[in-house]
Amino acid sequence: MTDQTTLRREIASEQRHLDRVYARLAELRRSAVRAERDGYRLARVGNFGALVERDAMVFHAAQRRHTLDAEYEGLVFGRLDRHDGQVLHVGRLGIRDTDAATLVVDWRAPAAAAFYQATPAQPLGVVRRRTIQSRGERVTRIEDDLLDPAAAPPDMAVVGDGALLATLSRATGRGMRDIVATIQREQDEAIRSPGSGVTIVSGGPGTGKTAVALHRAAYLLYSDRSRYAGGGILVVGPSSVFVEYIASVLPSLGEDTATLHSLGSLFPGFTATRTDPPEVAAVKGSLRMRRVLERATRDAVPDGPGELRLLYRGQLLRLERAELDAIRDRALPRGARRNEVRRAGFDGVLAALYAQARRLAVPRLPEQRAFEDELIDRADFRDFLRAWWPRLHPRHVLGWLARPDRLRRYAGGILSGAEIRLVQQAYGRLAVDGLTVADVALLDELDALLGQPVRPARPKRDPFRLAGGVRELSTFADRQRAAREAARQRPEDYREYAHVVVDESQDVSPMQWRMIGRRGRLASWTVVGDPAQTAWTGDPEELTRARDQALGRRRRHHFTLTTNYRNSAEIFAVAAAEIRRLYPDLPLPTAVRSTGIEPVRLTVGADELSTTVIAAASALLAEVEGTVGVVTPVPRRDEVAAWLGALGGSRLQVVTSLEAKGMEYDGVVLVAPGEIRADPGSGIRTLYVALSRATQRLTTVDPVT
Ligand SMILES: Nc1ncnc2c1ncn2[C@@H]1O[C@H](COP(=O)(O)OP(=O)(O)OP(=O)(O)O)[C@@H](O)[C@H]1O
Repeated sequence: MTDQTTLRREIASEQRHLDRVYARLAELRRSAVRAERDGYRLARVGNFGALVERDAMVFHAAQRRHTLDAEYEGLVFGRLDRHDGQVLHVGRLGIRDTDAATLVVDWRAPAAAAFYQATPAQPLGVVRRRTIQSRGERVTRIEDDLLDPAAAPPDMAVVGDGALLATLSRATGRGMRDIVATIQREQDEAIRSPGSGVTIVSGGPGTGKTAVALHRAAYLLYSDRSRYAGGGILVVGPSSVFVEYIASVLPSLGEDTATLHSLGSLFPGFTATRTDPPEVAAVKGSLRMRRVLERATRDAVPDGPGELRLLYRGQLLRLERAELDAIRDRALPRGARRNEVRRAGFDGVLAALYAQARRLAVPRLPEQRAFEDELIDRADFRDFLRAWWPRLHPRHVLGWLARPDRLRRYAGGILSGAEIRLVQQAYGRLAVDGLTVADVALLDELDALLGQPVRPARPKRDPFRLAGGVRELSTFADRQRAAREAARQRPEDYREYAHVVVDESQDVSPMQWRMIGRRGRLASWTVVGDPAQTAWTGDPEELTRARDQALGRRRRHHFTLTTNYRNSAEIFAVAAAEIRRLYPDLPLPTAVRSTGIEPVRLTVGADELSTTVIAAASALLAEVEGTVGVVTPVPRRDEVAAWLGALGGSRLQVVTSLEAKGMEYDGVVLVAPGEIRADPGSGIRTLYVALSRATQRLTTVDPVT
């Protein structure tokens, strides 16, 4: 226990430093605003040099002001006292005093690495590490770790009982929080791993894989901004619920240039949230689907014209279905993209018609070119071509799979009879239910197979048009700014990312790896996941192959995280017992925090399930400060959501066991765990995920059958 006088004295000393930092911050902000204003004034001078100078000035000043505002809260969070007496404060931003003395070191700078990496075993020259918490401009709490007692001067105070545990016991908000002040050594090593190649981070539930992946994105943007902000960083997560949950982390670190997507929203124009049962997802996600889709893209359009009949100069010209099919086949050699070789198909039809007209000795038959021009001018002929070989959108072709005869034809010899029946059932209500997450990867594959339909040209962005539609004859800087803005608003189908982060990678199917791979051909990667949490029930060898293909031959750096920061030890023990049924020898993380509160297990009659779930959720809302998640088997989600209505407002969320992936709540009510476990494919692994979502309280409610 630290004595209160020492604590007050230490807090007061940090407060003095914080006061200097915020005074300097205010000064920097004022000068940024001034620079922006002066920049605009410079423009009046009118010569080219002045304009360029103004541009640079205005742009940097505005950006600086934005950063200073974004990093205001919790600006300084750490302090290192080193052997040589040097003191370094670590924060969200690097700040220097007027005499260039360092007031704060940016957490991503090499000098700050010791804050995360020093341990008592390897103090790296650090005697005392201090974590500082503040609200607004006031220091609220400090926590010290004495890393090298032998080197500590006799008057060095050590206060608090550990920043990490203090942070972990705080309630969870609706979104994930940044962990910048308490990143642990093994996490820091993964965060700072080289920018090139593939960084693979594995570890059990709650070990901070997601937190590491996001902080790594922020680190990369800091270490090589032009590369990563220019090319862009893509972060892919499993579901839209999850993406919403993590969306605030990067902005809280002052980074808003990364693009976040769920697996269901990677294909432009569609956002799928519905999931297939695991056995269907296994078929739709299999690489064999590529061959099924390839066959589909070569087929005739359903309900398209079966033949062509054309009256030409009194003579009937005819092309039968077989001839039309043969023309299409010739125009579409293997590997060609149907939308891109339409012209070859049209030429084939024209050539066949001309040959026929000659055979039939049509009177006054002109040269072939003139004949073709004549036909092309005819509306009925153009209508035929459009109907016979339309520009196809992937959505059209995927729809063909909903026709049982077509599906059998495309999948015959590739999928088994049972698999075909599964897919057929799944697509039975495609028009009503819409796409599932697994379908989105199929759309993307079809897009690659079909080629881009020619899109209507977008009006070009006018670099002189400023926000609010004001057109100003402007300068290089305005254009620069417009260009940067354009980089931020990348086209929807942008595919040249400089870095791709894949979270919950254990659930990415082979077809989804292909989809993500297309967006990272030139990228370096961060891939995080936990195989023990996968819901994938398809071929594991195929999965490895698809993943290897997406990641290419880049060098791989492996990291394993071993501490569970999320669950109380009591809650994780229940989850661990579950996964041990399947993998008795699996190394599991250690949960660092104990609450002394055991999870509650309820078994009730089926008719009492709804009242029990409502009561359990209400109890948890009263017991925890933060969020409550009600996790259900997939088929029960809507029913349970209806029971709970608006209970808890934004503090309560109902999610399926699949949507729960990556999520975190202070309290969890798990509905019908037995039903989740009963799935023969991935039941236990999915239950393991569901049981490891809670930080404080867990109640399971099982109906007896
Ligand atoms: N160093 C840390 N300091 C404070 N909190 C941390 C730290 N590392 C992780 N956490 C917290 O632990 C929780 C779990 O982290 P995260 O969601 O990143 O784990 P995960 O490994 O992705 O879990 P899962 O595999 O179960 O999805 C989060 O609340 C995160 O903020």
